[in-house]
Amino acid sequence: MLFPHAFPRLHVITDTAPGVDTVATVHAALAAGAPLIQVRPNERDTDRAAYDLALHIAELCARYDATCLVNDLLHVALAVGAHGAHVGADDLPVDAARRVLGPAAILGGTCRDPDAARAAQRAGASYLGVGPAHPTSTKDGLPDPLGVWGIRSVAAAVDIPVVAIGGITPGRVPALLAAGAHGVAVVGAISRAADPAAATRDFLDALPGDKPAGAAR
Ligand SMILES: Cc1ncc(COP(=O)(O)OP(=O)(O)O)c(N)n1
Ligand SMILES: Cc1nc(C(=O)O)sc1CCOP(=O)(O)O
Ligand SMILES: [Mg+2]
Repeated sequence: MLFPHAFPRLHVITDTAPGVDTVATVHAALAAGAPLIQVRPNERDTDRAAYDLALHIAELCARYDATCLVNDLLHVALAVGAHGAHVGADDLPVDAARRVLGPAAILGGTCRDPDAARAAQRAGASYLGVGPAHPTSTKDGLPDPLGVWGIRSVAAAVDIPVVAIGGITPGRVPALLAAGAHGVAVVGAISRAADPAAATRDFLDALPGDKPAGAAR
């Protein structure tokens, strides 16, 4: 599928934590103008459960003219007609993922240092997810936060967009953009906000160019 927009700066990642209404949160973020949703199924989900979630969210994204990516599960990304996928160290390598998805798909790769970033760019990544920028409790087992300096060192090493992830809040966005990040990926600051739509708008206000994609079709 062809990439429909200029590359989005706000990546809203689904949250399957207990107590979160995953689809309702995504819907609120889309209605508030989120330009991209990354479906990140729970690692314990069956393929069928991951497919059902991704299909539902891909359909919502289509209604809002938003980009839909699927984390890790390339077969699910293809099966639901997503625009692309995101892979990291425990997933298929970027070059293999590119062969699976084809040349037109959006493909993100997680990188934490400049050498890995250059390698992912050479291997066919469309963008890089770089983190954790700041401390986060959303994902276990991460290395120490890179900080703004770490984001800057990766962004300086590549030509493709760098999307900072990990502990991102609207107040942290300006320093990350100044460090060369193209955008940010967010879980908790939107999904666990009292008002996910208002939180989405706060991020969009902090990011240049990511204007609301428009009302639902
Ligand atoms: C935009 C973005 N950046 C990084 C990640 C993390 O991917 P990965 O390292 O494969 O970890 P999991 O998300 O699969 O647990 C991401 N998903 N998105
Ligand atoms: C899924 C994920 N990957 C990360 C990485 O650094 O690779 S940080 C992260 C979780 C981000 O969640 P929050 O916005 O709630 O901090
Ligand atoms: Mg992964």
